[in-house]
Amino acid sequence: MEAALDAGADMVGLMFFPKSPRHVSLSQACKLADMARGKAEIVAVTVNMDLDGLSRINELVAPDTFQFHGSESPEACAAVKVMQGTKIMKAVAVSEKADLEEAQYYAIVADRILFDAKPPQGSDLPGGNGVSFDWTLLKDLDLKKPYMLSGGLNVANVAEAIRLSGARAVDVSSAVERERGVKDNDLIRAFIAAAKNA
Ligand SMILES: O=C(O)c1ccccc1NCC(=O)[C@H](O)[C@H](O)COP(=O)(O)O
Repeated sequence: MEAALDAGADMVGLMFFPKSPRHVSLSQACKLADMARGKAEIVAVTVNMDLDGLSRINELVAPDTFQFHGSESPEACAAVKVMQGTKIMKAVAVSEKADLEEAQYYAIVADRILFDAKPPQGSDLPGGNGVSFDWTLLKDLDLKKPYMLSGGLNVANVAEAIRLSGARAVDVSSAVERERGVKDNDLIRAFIAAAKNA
């Protein structure tokens, strides 16, 4: 968290999906969120979590944004936005142009769309798989809401990904880890510098 904030991250993510190697407990999340509050947008990443779980995270961690990375419907996004008073970022999985249509529905209710690659076969994680999709699919996208690009980004490819997709914001997980689930300060700094200089 310190490395990301020092390097100028605009948003930081806290993972609440139990199967993820990046999963944090509520008490860890509270400490990390306190470090970030007022310095970066705090994003709570969840996958098909029920309302009780979301309310508990909201009460204790007070994220700015919930990132929904499962099959949450546009109606569910809208309901959580109103009930919890947070922003909503909806992840949309992409492998071909047709997948972008889904984003238009979510853009009506979500504050931001996160375009991510579809998980590889056999993965039990809907995100954080370190795989990319064809970035040119996003070129000329007309979406009425801000969006971010993610999926397999790293220090070596992020500038090209931004150039080819036209994305103005990017998200990373796997490529700033020294081993699965363990973030690396130097890789975080290098990635943020490369993205900001792109
Ligand atoms: O990262 C995870 O473990 C994860 C698990 C379940 C749902 C979402 C998850 N990550 C969400 C993210 O926003 C990642 O940063 C995004 O998928 C990019 O990951 P990567 O391709 O590893 O850079």
